[in-house]
Amino acid sequence: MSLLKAESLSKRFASTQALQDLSLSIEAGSFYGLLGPNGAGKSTFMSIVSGFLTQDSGTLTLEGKSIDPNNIAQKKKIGLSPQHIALYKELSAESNLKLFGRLYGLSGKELSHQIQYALEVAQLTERRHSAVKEFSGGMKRRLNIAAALMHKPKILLCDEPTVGVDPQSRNAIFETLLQLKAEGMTIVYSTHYMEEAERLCDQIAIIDAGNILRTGTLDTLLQELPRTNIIRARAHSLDLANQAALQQFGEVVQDGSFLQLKTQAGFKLSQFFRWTEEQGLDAANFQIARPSLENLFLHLTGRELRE
Ligand SMILES: Nc1ncnc2c1ncn2[C@@H]1O[C@H](COP(=O)(O)OP(=O)(O)OP(=O)(O)O)[C@@H](O)[C@H]1O
Repeated sequence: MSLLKAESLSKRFASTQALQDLSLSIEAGSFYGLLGPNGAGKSTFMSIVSGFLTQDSGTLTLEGKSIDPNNIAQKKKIGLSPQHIALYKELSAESNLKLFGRLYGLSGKELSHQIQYALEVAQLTERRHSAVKEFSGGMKRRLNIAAALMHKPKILLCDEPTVGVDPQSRNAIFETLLQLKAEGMTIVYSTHYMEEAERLCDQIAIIDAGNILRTGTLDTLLQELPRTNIIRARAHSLDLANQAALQQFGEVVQDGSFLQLKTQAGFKLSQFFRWTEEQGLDAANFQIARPSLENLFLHLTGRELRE
């Protein structure tokens, strides 16, 4: 069942068209990735869903009902962990969570219970009394996510939660989000890191210039790539004759200290490795690039995901 649905959503800021006829449908229980470069419109989309911005045109529904920023019961079903940390630095982790809980009308036992739950999710129970200003970037990020969970939303919007976070904290964030998904929460995750979309998301929407270019699972998206292989080798690992001979397999271009071979139709890896063996070349010198969402973005737009 579609939990959140956008149809032809558009939003303009002065001269910038942030969203242009954006349509997507997010199933309940999915981990939905919004993958796109800076400025693609990811935050604008999340701000509209959470009622901080209003679209110029288009419709947005949650559980089949039009999203209305004045509908409090509906608002409670949506949690936003914004890209910029939205916490009070001088206050402790616990006081921050209390504040967010109260904003959503929680009190008494329910509030205490949710604070405990959110601290556990953020893995910050031990540090509940420390001021946020003493926290590392990763700890702040985890608390920023936990604050969005205080009112037990059905859908969590996570806007680039790993920007400026060390690898260990990044893994802690991934584990937390995967655990929330296992508990049945629907997660919308925006990122410009294709590795994150590939690792976490069961559905991925590729977004660029305010529009969705493609949606699908990782496998279905990658099937769109032309069936060429990219083989790379350090130029100095091949003598000039062999560098020239590479061209029998496809187009060869220099990429820094590497030669990059883009194989032609009918190419067979077995034939290629037979040739390397005949020439006495070490097969370990050749890297075969696996197709990735980065390649797909380049294929669709002619641009790199991170420029
Ligand atoms: N309040 C605003 N006023 C003017 N322009 C804005 C505003 N908010 C966003 N924009 C512009 O709208 C476009 C989409 O921005 P948005 O923040 O939604 O992108 P994003 O995909 O989240 O990227 P980023 O990771 O850089 O935030 C960008 O060109 C941005 O500069």
